[in-house]
Amino acid sequence: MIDVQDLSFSYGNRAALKNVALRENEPVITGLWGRNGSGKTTLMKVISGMEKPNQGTVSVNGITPYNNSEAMNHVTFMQEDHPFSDLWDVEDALRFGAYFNENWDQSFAEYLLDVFDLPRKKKIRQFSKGMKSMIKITLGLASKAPVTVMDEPSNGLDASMRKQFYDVLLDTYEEHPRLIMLSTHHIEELVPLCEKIALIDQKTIIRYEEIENLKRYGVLLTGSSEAVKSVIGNSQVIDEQKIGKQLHVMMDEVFHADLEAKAKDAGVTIEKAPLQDYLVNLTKKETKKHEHA
Ligand SMILES: Nc1ncnc2c1ncn2[C@@H]1O[C@H](COP(=O)(O)OP(=O)(O)OP(=O)(O)O)[C@@H](O)[C@H]1O
Repeated sequence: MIDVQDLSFSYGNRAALKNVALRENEPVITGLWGRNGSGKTTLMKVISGMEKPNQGTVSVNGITPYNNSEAMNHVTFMQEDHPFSDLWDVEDALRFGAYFNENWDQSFAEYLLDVFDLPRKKKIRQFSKGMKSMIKITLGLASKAPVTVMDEPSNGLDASMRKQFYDVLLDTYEEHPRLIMLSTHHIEELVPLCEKIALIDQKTIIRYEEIENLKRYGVLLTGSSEAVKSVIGNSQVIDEQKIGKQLHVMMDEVFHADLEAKAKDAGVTIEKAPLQDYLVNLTKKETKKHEHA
């Protein structure tokens, strides 16, 4: 479905993506997660053919998407600041969706308008931020494109509308499995929706795997410096704080019984780190990641 290899992209002489590799051949809802400015939007633009890679290849259903009108039938991209015409109302946007997507599902689009309670005759430029997200979700999901890419789709949605979005997303995916990639800043949003996460950091994808697997990682240790270091061994430390004589670290390791026993023997407190803290530490700016010999 998507195959990105050795992709680099620059805005002028400023690199935004470097040596990105990402491959997915199965229908899945996948989350793209990374810090502000890490390259999420840029990667989505390149995958959907809006930008041309400086290096490497992008293939969507076997098609190179850049400057390729055929790609529209394979990939739909709903941008964060989607360029709706000032003149358009909701019905115009739906006509546009129907025109450009061969899998367009008009009755599903109408259903989503009702779910989101969107006024059909109001100009989209007069919509609130949340309403703009709802029309983008409607267009993205009703396109039924084999690859649907959504940049921060829940931006501006209140808690109840977010729940509506999650429900319709999961329902349509179950009925019509396809590759849906969405970016978000909220881990708590990724966990119930996405089977996989692509983590982007320092302009490249550093991990692409099942959320259930990522959840096994991240181990917190607290104790005397010496004892904690004895437990760490050769593992990678992704966060470290000294509080008085106590050392508090997060290791990039799977939490498992052997490690628990080792910590107990050394008099070190051991806990599983929450996924959010683990991901934040993996993608920290001034990195404290280093090896303990
Ligand atoms: N049109 C542009 N011209 C020049 N530089 C850009 C442009 N768009 C993005 N960039 C730069 O490219 C890098 C990646 O930006 P991008 O928008 O892809 O990140 P992001 O992960 O989507 O960020 P955020 O989470 O804040 O939305 C940033 O350094 C940004 O300043």
